[in-house]
Amino acid sequence: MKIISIKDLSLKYDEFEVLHKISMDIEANAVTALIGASGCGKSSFLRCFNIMNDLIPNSKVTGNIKFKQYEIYANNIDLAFLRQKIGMVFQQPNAFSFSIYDNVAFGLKIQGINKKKILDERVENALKEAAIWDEVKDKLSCNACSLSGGQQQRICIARALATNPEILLMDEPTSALDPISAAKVEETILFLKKQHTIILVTHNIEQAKRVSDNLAFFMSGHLIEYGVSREIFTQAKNKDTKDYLEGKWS
Ligand SMILES: Nc1ncnc2c1ncn2[C@@H]1O[C@H](COP(=O)(O)OP(=O)(O)OP(=O)(O)O)[C@@H](O)[C@H]1O
Repeated sequence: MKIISIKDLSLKYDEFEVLHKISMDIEANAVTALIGASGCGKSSFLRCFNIMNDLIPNSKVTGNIKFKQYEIYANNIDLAFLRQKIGMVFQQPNAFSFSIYDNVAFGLKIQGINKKKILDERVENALKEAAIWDEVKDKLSCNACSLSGGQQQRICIARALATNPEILLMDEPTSALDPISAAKVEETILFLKKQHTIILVTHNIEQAKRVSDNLAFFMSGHLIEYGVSREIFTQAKNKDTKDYLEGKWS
């Protein structure tokens, strides 16, 4: 079942067009991996889903993205609502320098949820969902920045999950992590797709192979090939996709 539909989406930074008329649907409860060489527009594309490109001066989006019944680029979209429904995890674990508990409760408090019982419950659930509860349950008041990079990244995932988003945008979430921490985050991603839809930017072809259901290959801001990952990995239709997957260029 599709949860997002993208139609003729283009993005310009000043006069420079970074994305050219991208059209694709995103399947619910699946991991969609966005791959392609550095600078092809993957992160810019990801940022379109929660209107993060608006933070970049002189950026301009045309075309549209429909998330369920909501037109994301309609004038009356409520940004707070959108970002609660579409959460984001960044490349560098960006834990805040306060307690683990307060990191995870951050978005909930912004939403005005202040009752301790509700916060306790939501924080615990989010930490469990992000597969880090057992490691931190006895030290929730410790500073999140004292955790390892891999643990911090799962705290950031828990923080994104606490507001119960339907979509989780992940921009190279394991590229700053050691292989063991990266493997834990990958396991978490596979678990999370039962309840959430994940759009993942990755440079790691093997990671895309391990975790993604659908694969989108971008080149110079164009969507070159999109489909079921295992089909593209075994039999890409496009020669550039094939070459990229075979590591002929990166
Ligand atoms: N804030 C910005 N202002 C102007 N141009 C930008 C900005 N951010 C990115 N770009 C340009 O847009 C193009 C796409 O960048 P983007 O970061 O989306 O690519 P990417 O595929 O995610 O790259 P990487 O894999 O290296 O992260 C690049 O040419 C980049 O220089």
